[in-house]
Amino acid sequence: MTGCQALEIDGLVLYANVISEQQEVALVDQLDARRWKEISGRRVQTYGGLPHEKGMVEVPLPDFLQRVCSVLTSAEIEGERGRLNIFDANSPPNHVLVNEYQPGQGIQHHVDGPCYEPVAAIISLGADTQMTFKTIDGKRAVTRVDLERRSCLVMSGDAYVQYMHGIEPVMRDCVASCEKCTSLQHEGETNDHHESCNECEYRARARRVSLTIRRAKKRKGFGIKLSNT
Ligand SMILES: O=C(O)CCC(=O)C(=O)O
Ligand SMILES: [Fe+2]
Repeated sequence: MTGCQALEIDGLVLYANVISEQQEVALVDQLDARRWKEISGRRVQTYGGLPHEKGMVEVPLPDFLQRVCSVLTSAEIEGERGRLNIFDANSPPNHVLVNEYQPGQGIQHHVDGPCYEPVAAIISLGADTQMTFKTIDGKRAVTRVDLERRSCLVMSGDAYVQYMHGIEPVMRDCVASCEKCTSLQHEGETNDHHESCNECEYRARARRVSLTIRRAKKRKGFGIKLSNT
């Protein structure tokens, strides 16, 4: 595992290499052996249940996803190694949304919303991509983050509630802006030059699979509420 990088927005942190190359291949193989659901513009798989504002009825995660989730969850036993502290052992993740993007596909800017506890961890598999963060009104791009394969991007705090995130549906990402584009960005222009400028340096998109790991709010039991009075 290598270091983590705090990004421009409060609560936005990128961890590099949270899994090995072998784990990456094995995970994609395991997912490809399962059923993908076509939705508009990409394919998905959903594990853990149906998130709902009133809470989710939990369906246990398959073992291979549970193992990934435990890497992100603080150790229950002192001395357990190789764990990140993104989720607390007392409230571990219970939901994994798997997204598959082919080159040219993306996800519209959105907030993850109130069905989940306000922490999302996104593990990238198979290829790098770029995620952009916009102000909540969707008008201004604030930052672009390079999501390298095998990295984990964590959004909490402001990054979860104050900004929208999304992936442009493009065939290549700008990885080094030319001077002109850089100055436009500094002036607050959006990053519309993704595919258009001949001076910038680009990286071609390839098939990417991502795991969005969260804790969906749990459905409260139907038990009798005990009063303190
Ligand atoms: O695939 C990604 O990196 C983003 C997914 C996402 O934003 C989501 O599942 O809510
Ligand atoms: Fe999201």
